[in-house]
Amino acid sequence: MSPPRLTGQVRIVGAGLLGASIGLALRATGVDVILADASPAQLRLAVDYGAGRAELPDDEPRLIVVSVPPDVTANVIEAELARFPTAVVTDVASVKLEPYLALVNRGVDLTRYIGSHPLAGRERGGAISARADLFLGRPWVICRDEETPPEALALVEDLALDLGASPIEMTPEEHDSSVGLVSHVPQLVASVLAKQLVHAPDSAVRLTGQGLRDTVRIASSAPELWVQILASNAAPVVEVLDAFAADLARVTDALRDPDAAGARRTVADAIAQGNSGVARLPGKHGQDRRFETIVVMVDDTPGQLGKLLTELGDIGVNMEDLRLEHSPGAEIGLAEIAVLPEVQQRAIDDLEARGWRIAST
Ligand SMILES: NC(=O)C1=CN([C@@H]2O[C@H](COP(=O)(O)OP(=O)(O)OC[C@H]3O[C@@H](n4cnc5c(N)ncnc54)[C@H](O)[C@@H]3O)[C@@H](O)[C@H]2O)C=CC1
Ligand SMILES: O=C(O)C(=O)Cc1ccc(O)cc1
Repeated sequence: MSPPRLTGQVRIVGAGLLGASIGLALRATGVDVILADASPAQLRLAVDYGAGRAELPDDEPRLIVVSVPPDVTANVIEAELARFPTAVVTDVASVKLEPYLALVNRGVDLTRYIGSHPLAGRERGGAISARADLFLGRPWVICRDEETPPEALALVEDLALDLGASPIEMTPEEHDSSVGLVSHVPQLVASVLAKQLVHAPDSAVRLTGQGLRDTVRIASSAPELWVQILASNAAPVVEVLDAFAADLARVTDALRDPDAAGARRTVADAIAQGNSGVARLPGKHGQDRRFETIVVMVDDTPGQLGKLLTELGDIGVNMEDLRLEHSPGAEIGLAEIAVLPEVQQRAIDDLEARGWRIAST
């Protein structure tokens, strides 16, 4: 690993999921992390988790990371710029234009402010869900403007790089229309699809396979945060939703009379165009580029999964992630194991030599 770029003090305001995750990752590189939160209980929890320490009167942070909900982001940025007149201030809010314009309209000097947004998160907020590895391999958008001093920009880039993320420069407008498509509309689509399950009979829900699970994972997200994100980025979200609704209406109409001329072509085109869209996602199968996967068949008998994990340890393979696919009543489960690309082939060879059946890679 390359040596950390950021040194000294970093102050994080908002010690929830994002703030505590950034704190945990920076603490691991030796940074003196100062945490602040409007909720004393959240602050205590984040400190207990090792994400940083509470503030002291003579703290002099070089960099301040505002990680509070979108609706209070502009207020907190303004207050931090005023309270620490030499620090660079960034924020991680999921929308970039609205807080920026609010600050511009108030006449705040934004020379030391650079908006940013790591494209990394989890369904549940709070310090309790924080993870130091949340940002590994993820894009981290940075919205500088012409007035941004290079050394201020460098501090925010160093933050992203030290956390294992990839900094990407964009304007706030470019950012908001991009995340409307890749983050905000997917959240709504997942939520609305999952809503169809609410009154579905148990007998139907019991048949759920991996497809539905993959499609609705983010439907567990918190309404409090998402209502703010969606309302703050309404125009770009509506543009994507209109296109989505029109496509959905076309397929729905075709299926009202599947034997009508052209109907099957319409359905086939929708599926084929989806193939083309998903092929554009970065990484294999649109998944994380950092890891390769090995799918191992696991007999549905007690202790088999434990045995597999122990044997992975015995052959010296570190498991980066684990996903289980198992349908009720099936005699076989599938353990999808993520490993570093350089150990994938050896892991397959050694597991096969020990009698494990590899379903796919
Ligand atoms: N949850 C996610 O997956 C992602 C969230 N974000 C952005 O990160 C920001 C924080 O989100 P989360 O960490 O998920 O939320 P969270 O709810 O886990 O944490 C927010 C924290 O801010 C504190 N807070 C609220 N108002 C405050 C104020 N005025 N001063 C000080 N502290 C205050 C809360 O007590 C809470 O501890 C949001 O702007 C969100 O859009 C960005 C990427 C992913
Ligand atoms: O869980 C996922 O895949 C996400 O996309 C999480 C997420 C939520 C909000 C953001 O602003 C950024 C990322």
